[in-house]
Amino acid sequence: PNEWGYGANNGPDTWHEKFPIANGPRQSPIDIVPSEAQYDPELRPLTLRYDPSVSLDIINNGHSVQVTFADDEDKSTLTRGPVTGTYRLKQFHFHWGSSDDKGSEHTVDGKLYPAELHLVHWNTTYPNFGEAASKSDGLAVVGVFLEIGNENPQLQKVLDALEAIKAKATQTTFANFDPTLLLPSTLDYWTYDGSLTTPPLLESVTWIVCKKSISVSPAQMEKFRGLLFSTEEEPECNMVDNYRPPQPLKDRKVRTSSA
Ligand SMILES: CCN[C@H]1CN(CCOCC)S(=O)(=O)c2sc(S(N)(=O)=O)cc21
Ligand SMILES: [Zn+2]
Repeated sequence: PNEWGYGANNGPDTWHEKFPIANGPRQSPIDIVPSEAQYDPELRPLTLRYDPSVSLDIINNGHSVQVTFADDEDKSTLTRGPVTGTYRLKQFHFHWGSSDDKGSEHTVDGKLYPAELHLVHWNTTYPNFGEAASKSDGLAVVGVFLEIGNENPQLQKVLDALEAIKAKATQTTFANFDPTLLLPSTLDYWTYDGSLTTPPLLESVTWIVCKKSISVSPAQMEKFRGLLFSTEEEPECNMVDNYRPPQPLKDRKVRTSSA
């Protein structure tokens, strides 16, 4: 069947056919315009407390590379920031381009970054991830831009695992990884109400986009591009440009944690 993807025949402009919410009121990503973001003094600092012991495995799911975490206890959590309550880390993954001039999903004043990291958390008010994913306050995703610069040694640990998961539907264990090491030095952020940026495009995400980026070297970007959208049985198709472009802001405001 016509599984969604990022190609000419199954890419973001076709997703509305099976997922009409693609044209909904709170879709992601968006273009962030810092000068129009509203400083909200009630926004608290973002508190991310991650425990490396709950990292499980690294997967090529045919859309991105994803590191999954055991989420049966409050061991890796997101609290404060724009959310109330406790959100548990479920997985992190990336979006990137075929060249260094594109690849991020959110843009800042129209600027695209070569890649974007998403750390996906779910609201423990709900019994599990699947339940949370359909609630308006069910998910919180932290977005971090990757910018071309020095080699990033923490990112390299993820990239070193990629040769074992080159093809779609392959995975390998990935223990004792601390995603804290992938975070920028300060956690100032923009926040707005949005959605998953891939099908099912559920409008259940509180987006928290970090103002500071982390570095990635050109050689490291090439490692992401060595992954495949295709399975071991199919003709090779490089996993690149797995990003949805910015969507209409409609009736939303972007708030900022710092003036
Ligand atoms: C390839 C599928 N990507 C999905 C998979 N999940 C959704 C599963 O729906 C459960 C009913 S998810 O909640 O882990 C998730 S978060 C993001 S993003 N790019 O917006 O951070 C995409 C996705
Ligand atoms: Zn994502």
